Parts: sequence; C-alpha cells; structure tokens
Amino acid sequence: MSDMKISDSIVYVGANDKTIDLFESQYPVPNGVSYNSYVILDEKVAVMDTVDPRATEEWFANLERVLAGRHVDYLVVSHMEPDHAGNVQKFAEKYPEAKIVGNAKTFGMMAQFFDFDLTDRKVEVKEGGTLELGSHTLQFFMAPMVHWPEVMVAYEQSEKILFSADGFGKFGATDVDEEWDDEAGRYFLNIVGKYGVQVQALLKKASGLDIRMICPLHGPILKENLGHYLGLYQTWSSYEPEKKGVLVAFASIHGNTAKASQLMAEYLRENGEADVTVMDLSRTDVSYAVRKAFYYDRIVLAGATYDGGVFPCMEEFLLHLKSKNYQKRTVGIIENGTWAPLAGKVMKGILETMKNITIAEPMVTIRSTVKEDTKEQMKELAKVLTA
Ligand SMILES: Cc1cc2nc3c(=O)[nH]c(=O)nc-3n(C[C@H](O)[C@H](O)[C@H](O)COP(=O)(O)O)c2cc1C
Repeated sequence: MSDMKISDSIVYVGANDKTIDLFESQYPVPNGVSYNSYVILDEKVAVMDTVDPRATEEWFANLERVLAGRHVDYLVVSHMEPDHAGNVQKFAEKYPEAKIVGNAKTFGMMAQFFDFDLTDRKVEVKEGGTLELGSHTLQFFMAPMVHWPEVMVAYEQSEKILFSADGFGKFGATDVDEEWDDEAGRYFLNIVGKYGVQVQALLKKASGLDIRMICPLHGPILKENLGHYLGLYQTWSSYEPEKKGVLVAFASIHGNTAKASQLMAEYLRENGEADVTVMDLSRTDVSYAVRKAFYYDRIVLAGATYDGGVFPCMEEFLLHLKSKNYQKRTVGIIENGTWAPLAGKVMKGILETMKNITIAEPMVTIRSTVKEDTKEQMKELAKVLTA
C-alpha cells in the first residue's frame, strides 16, 4: 500500500487485510479490515501501534520506507490486543533503541503475551501524562474497557489529532469506498457495545479537547464533519436508537414463522410505520442483526419452538443482545409451535433479564400456520407497536 500522508509530519504505515475470513474469529468482513499504524516524524520519532501478525511484512516494509534510515525513539502501545500489538516483540527486537510507551496495565499484559527484556525500555505513562517529540506533544488519556482494560488514547496537541485506539474504528479496508455509519456501527455495537458507560467517560474527556482529526486503529481517518461521528458514538454508547423503526427478526424452521413475519411487516406498514426491516436469523450473521436491533427503537421477535425451547438462532441472537447491553427498546413477541408452543416463554425469559425492555401485548401464538385468529392477534400487536 502506498504511504498515506496524514500531515507533514505524520504518515500512515498500516495495512489492509482482504483475506481474513472472520475478524476476531467471529465477524464477517466482506470488505476486509485495516490495521492502522502511524509514524510521527519530529526531533524524536514515535510509532503509534503495531499491526496484526497477518500483516507483519507489509507493516515493516512501510515503516522502513517511511523512516528512511531514521531511528525510532518510541513505540506507543495503545492496548495489547493482538490485532494491534501482535508485533511488539518483533518490533522491539528490530529496533533495539526504541522505548516502549504504555501504562502500568499495558506492561502487565505485555509480559503475558511476550518474552523480551523491557528493562530500561519502558516509558510508563499515566492519565494526562505527556511525551515530548519536538514540536509535537502526545498527551495520554486512559480509556479503560474501550474495549480492553489497559486501553489509552493519545492526543497530539500541536496538530490536534486524537489517536483513538479502537474507538471510531470501522470494518472494511481503507481503500474500499463504503458508507461509514453501518460498518462502524456494526463494529462498535458488537465489539465495544457492552461498555457504553466507559465510552461515555471517554467522550466526556474528548469534549474538553479541540479535536481536528481522529486517527483510529481500524478504518478511515476522520478529518471532516467530526460532529457526525461523535454524535453517533454518543447515541450508541447511551443505547439510544438511531432511528424510529421496527426490526422484525425471525427464526423459522419450515417457513411459516417467516411468512408470519412478512405479514407482520405489512401490518406495521399499514399502520403507518415507514421503516420496517425483516431479517432471517438463520441466514443473516448475528452481528448484522445486533446492529439493526440497536438501530431501531422497536423489534418484533418471531421464533419457532424447537425441542421445548426456541429455535437456536433466535436464542443466540438474544444472548448476543443481552451481552451487548441491549436496552431501552419495545419488543413484540410472536411464537410458533405445532404441539406445545414454548418459544415465547423462552424469549420473554431472556428479555426479562435485560434492562428497560417493554414487552408489547399481546404475545402472538401461531399454531403451525397463520390462521384468521392469529392474523387478528398480529394486527392488534402491530397497532400497539405503532401507537
Ligand atoms: C426438530 C424440531 C423440533 C421441534 N420442537 C417443537 C416443540 O418442542 N414444540 C412445538 O410445539 N413445536 C416444535 N416443532 C415444530 C416447530 O415449532 C414448527 O416448525 C413450527 O410450528 C412451524 O413453524 P416454521 O414453519 O416457522 O418452522 C419442532 C420442529 C422441529 C423440526
């Protein structure tokens, strides 16, 4: 990849990965992912994070070219997750003159991941601490659990750049032209979503800084319209919906619950609901469903009964939502069962363990296929949900 100039003194040296199957062994990334890394060239030279071991060679080649023979003074490690810190030991061996910058927790983890001598090489920073590079000064702010405990972000004071670690990250390689909100939302809500309170704390610290540019560790560098991105982070981290609308998410074995879900969407639209999305949980990766569930203010869960419980893809979806702190939403429930419908009870049971969830009545029970009486129940539920 060609070097990307961030400014006269700052250069991008990261790499795009378009061959990875699942990011974090879990998330499909149809447009790949980038592992961002930056070099600040001043009287002192600082490298901001390493990259995933999948991109080691490309990163070292980028780094060498940009350094053009200069020594490295500091490697700043924002956190120890291997997709960014995977090359810390290799870097430390290749650049023995470089000091490693982290906080107390970073160094505790570094010893767990690696086995190299940090004596005389550690620069331990604390909240608000600074690192002088010449005309550039990095100031560090701790961002615990956004999304690992040792995370810290760095604010470069002269150019007003926030090196935001995984904050403001996005799936997708940097050379792919795609809209930011959806893939950044899927990244945030699935990966950092659980830690809304901690993200709010970081946003509060950021509000005291004059930020002109955000350099995250995944996805594009944000240079314009920063209020848009900060606003979305505010919405996501406070678990507020992005838009008024309904997700109808279904788990159907033989297709009847799927048909009922399409019908439910029709009834919602007939009641004036402008934005309704229907999703097949068997055939949609759960990370997209989680993103859409947070996007809207309401959801209808339609699940077939399966072995005395709910069809597993619905249960998995609900457990993901619970682990990401899904809350502040109204939920309608449709269950289907042929001999002993139980899916509704199971779905309700999981929902009741979440905060601020309102379950809309009536809960609809379908026995195998939709009949007139179930149509009436669904129409009633649609009315309640759109009231
Ligand atoms: C393996 C399997 C297990 C099932 N277990 C139950 C059950 O415990 N109770 C029940 O009422 N229906 C059970 N059903 C029936 C489903 O709930 C049935 O598919 C549903 O009523 C029709 O909806 P669908 O076409 O969306 O799958 C089961 C179906 C299958 C294939």
